[in-house]
Amino acid sequence: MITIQNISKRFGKLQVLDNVSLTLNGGQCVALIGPNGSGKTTLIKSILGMVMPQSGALLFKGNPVGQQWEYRRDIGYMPQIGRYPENMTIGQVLDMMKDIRKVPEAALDRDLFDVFELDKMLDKRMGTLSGGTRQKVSACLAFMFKPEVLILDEPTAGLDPVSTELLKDKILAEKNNNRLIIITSHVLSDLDDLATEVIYMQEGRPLFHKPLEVLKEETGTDRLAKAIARIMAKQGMKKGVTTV
Ligand SMILES: Nc1ncnc2c1ncn2[C@@H]1O[C@H](COP(=O)(O)OP(=O)(O)OP(=O)(O)O)[C@@H](O)[C@H]1O
Repeated sequence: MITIQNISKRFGKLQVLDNVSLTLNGGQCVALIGPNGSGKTTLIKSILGMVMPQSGALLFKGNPVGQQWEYRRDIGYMPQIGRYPENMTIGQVLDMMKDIRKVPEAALDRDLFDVFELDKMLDKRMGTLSGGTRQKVSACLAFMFKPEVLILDEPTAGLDPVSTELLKDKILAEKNNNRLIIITSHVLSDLDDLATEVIYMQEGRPLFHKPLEVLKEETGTDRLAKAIARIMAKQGMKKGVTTV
């Protein structure tokens, strides 16, 4: 569904994405992981057209996107930190988005709106919301228009454990609906139940892109965190670095 071909991005002298090529398909839940500053958010923003790479191409359903932005209607994005007009209420933000997208009420996905009980908070102003409630609004908006692709940047950050499980259930349901889901998270245990594929970014490149099952088999463990720790330890040994 999404093909990234040789994308490179520099900010000044800093090479943030270095000739990245990836293919991502419907029905996959892709865990995009890696250390701070390895280029995960920049990669996501390149897919969304929010960052313009210096070179490379992005194909959506086989078509190069070029300067055409229509494809973005098919992507739901949950940013790391959702920014909204602080004086607007939750209800006004949701209505504004519905107006812009012009999707009839009956065609909307209300699952997260219902399970997060946002109807009880419609009059609350965005500027007064807790971090977790802001995340719930962002999650609700990302799924509301039934996009074919969902890009979720640290979706569980700030969510309480019950809300985290509710969101994970929704992510799994949409994966089973043949959507493509891309998730970044530093909470690797959250990804264990969700991911079908793992992309590990390091210094602007995918160090590997593999099905989670293959990764677990190769490393002889059933937890993503342990698998990553084993790979990093091996890498450290190759470079002569001591790991603790
Ligand atoms: N607009 C920008 N201008 C200059 N540098 C930037 C910009 N956006 C990102 N960077 C730099 O690019 C590098 C990669 O950042 P990015 O946010 O993609 O990393 P990340 O892997 O998502 O990190 P994290 O895990 O901390 O969210 C960082 O060194 C960051 O400071």
